[in-house]
Amino acid sequence: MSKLKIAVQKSGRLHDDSMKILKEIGISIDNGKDQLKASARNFPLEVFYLRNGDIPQYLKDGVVDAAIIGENVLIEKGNDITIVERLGFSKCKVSIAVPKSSDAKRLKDLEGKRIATSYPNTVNQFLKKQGVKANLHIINGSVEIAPNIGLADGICDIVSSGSTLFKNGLKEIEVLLKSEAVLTTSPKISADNQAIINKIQFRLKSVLKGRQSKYVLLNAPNDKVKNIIDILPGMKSPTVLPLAIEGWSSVHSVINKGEFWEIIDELKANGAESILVCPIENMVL
Ligand SMILES: Nc1ncnc2c1ncn2[C@@H]1O[C@H](COP(=O)(O)OP(=O)(O)OP(=O)(O)O)[C@@H](O)[C@H]1O
Ligand SMILES: O=P(O)(O)OC[C@H]1O[C@H](OP(=O)(O)OP(=O)(O)O)[C@H](O)[C@@H]1O
Ligand SMILES: [Mg+2]
Repeated sequence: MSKLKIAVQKSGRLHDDSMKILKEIGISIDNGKDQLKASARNFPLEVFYLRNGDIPQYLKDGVVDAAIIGENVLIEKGNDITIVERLGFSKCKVSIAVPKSSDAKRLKDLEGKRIATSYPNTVNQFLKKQGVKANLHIINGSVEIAPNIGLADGICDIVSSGSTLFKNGLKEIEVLLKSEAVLTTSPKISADNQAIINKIQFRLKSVLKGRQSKYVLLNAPNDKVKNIIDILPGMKSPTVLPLAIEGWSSVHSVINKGEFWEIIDELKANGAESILVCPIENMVL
């Protein structure tokens, strides 16, 4: 039977959340952080622990069939690789930043200047698009220090909270792209392994949808139920069940996590009592 080879970052920002999401879709992998390879116990899957930056090449060569990888690295190194699913973690930006004292306000203002980065293809693509010529200094780490040591006039690197920029006296002037962890496949994936990826994708969708939603249960007097149903969207329509006490009902529904507090306030204002809100593990639509 065919086994899907999936690459996961060996250690770093993506590792823990990648392993967590595989676990949440019901795949048990013996902990293999110090190994290069581990097999799933209950799914036709082999995990290869690799460096994030090396994964696009392994995908291109068909050494692995799939990977969980930072989208920014894919943009930098893996143009013809398909994104199967965006996974919603390791969200960050790839941005241009300059010293706080600099007059530069956008990428165009770095014409003829030096930009330090670990993402030369990404920067070159944007320079070309905007018709700007700049000199790139490719460095592999601690990019934010480059302007302070006189190596560059600006940088292009990952920004998340912005605290690394702040600590180094830099300001963001242009966001080149937004990134998150993604599930990708090799252009050389076989039909059998594509069928395994389809199974994984189906499970991921249900976990990701569940993460975005909450299950709400509440009690309300029967004469308020109509108003409450109008507030609650539900998957098809809310469930209404009679309570043991005369004249009262229990209403159950699924709501979007983002709208959660507004909806709770509205429910209370419309007579809902004893509101319970529970997380949803999976949602199969
Ligand atoms: N500060 C951050 N906040 C959120 N996501 C980040 C942050 N830094 C990096 N990432 C995302 O996580 C990915 C992995 O980053 P990490 O720093 O762990 O490894 P790396 O230096 O790209 O990799 P490797 O050594 O594995 O080749 C990045 O490609 C990016 O998508
Ligand atoms: O905006 P912030 O929240 O400060 O995050 C941005 C920083 O995070 C990443 O570095 P990381 O901590 O992964 O270290 P690394 O350079 O060793 O990869 C990235 O290279 C930035 O330096
Ligand atoms: Mg890093």
